[in-house]
Amino acid sequence: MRYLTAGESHGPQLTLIIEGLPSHLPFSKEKIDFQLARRQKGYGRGRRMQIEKDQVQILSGVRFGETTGAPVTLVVENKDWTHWQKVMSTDPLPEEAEKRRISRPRPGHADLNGAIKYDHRDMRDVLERSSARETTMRVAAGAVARLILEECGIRIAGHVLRIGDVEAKRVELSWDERLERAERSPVRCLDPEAEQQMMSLIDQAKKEGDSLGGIVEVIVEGVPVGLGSHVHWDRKLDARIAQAVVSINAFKGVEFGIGFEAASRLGSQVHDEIEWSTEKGFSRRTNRLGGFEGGMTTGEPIVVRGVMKPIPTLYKPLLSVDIDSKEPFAASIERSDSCAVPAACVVAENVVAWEVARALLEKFPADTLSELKEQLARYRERVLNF
Ligand SMILES: Cc1cc2nc3c(=O)[nH]c(=O)nc-3n(C[C@H](O)[C@H](O)[C@H](O)COP(=O)(O)O)c2cc1C
Ligand SMILES: C=C(O[C@@H]1CC(C(=O)O)=C[C@@H](OP(=O)(O)O)[C@H]1O)C(=O)O
Repeated sequence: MRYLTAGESHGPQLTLIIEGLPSHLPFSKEKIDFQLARRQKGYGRGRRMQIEKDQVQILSGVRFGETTGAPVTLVVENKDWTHWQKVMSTDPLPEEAEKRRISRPRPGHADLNGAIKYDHRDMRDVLERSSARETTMRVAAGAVARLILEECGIRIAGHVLRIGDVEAKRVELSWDERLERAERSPVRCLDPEAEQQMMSLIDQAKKEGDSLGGIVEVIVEGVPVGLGSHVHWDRKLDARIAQAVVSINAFKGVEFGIGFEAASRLGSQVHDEIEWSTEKGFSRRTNRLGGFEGGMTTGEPIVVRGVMKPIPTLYKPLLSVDIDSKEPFAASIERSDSCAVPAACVVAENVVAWEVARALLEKFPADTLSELKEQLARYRERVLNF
């Protein structure tokens, strides 16, 4: 399974082509739109999210509510495009574009590196594609992957652990309570006390023209043992998930289970002891390693966290240099979010969903959904009797 996305932030639309989906997968536009709507929410986002109402149009690969096995094309309209048609024109250099040229790169964004690399004097040619608007289509791809996972009894949840210096307390909740509470929280946080503090912190940062980052956690339950492989570096599923998470705009790091804390603990306090019972087969007494050993799933839940740096665009801009005059200037200000950690949490859930579904289809190659489910059921049986 693979996909490509295309589209500029203020262009007419975003496009996604997915190839390699099994046929006869019940295809729900509602479920994809639901994930897109989740990504648009979150305390701390800017005005753009009030303009957009992300919904997919299905252009290929689906007929009468099911995949056919052909590539699936999905598009999402950028409603804001109507305000940007001249600036984003595909015609040769209209006057309007010159007036709106961006020549003062924002520290922390892709502006300067992209402009130098692709030789652009207008940094809009970089920011249009480096914008996290593109994560809309990665969420759409993940939402399609979730349709497969759901059929295979695999479920995913995410929540925000930290915004700035406010850390959520760990709370013991059932799966459904966790989903419900994260969904209800404006910052996708499970701890109500931290939630209030996070929101005040965002208000304060916004008032001061500053921005905030944070930490999100994604949990995947119901994965069979043995997705991914130890035999070659690019087949290790934890490594692929790490790439998927760090590829989300502004994500700077990733950890599994107890993560970086493993460095300061003794081995006896890190590795997960092995148990066996007739009902469960092999399992672990703990899940400190977050569901991975040797690049393969252990069958315990995958627990992965990602860290997001604060948003680079500041209404109180940092110092930059104008690329024309080479004089020092305040960086340019584009309309911006002040905190996008809750939205990024939804992106993280969905990029992880994609990688798990891809690994599932590598282990159980299938042209049809029933071929996939039959192989998985046989494998689960074999694992139980191992
Ligand atoms: C959901 C989401 C929304 C974002 N919104 C903004 C924004 O409004 N303004 C901004 O400057 N950066 C925003 N970012 C971060 C930039 O896209 C990101 O920092 C930039 O592409 C440079 O990439 P890097 O930070 O990974 O190096 C957002 C990121 C995500 C995931
Ligand atoms: C459009 C989205 O996020 C955008 C991501 C983004 C950036 O620089 O990454 C900058 C802002 O763009 P704009 O200036 O158009 O408001 C965000 O709104 C989105 O998430 O759908």
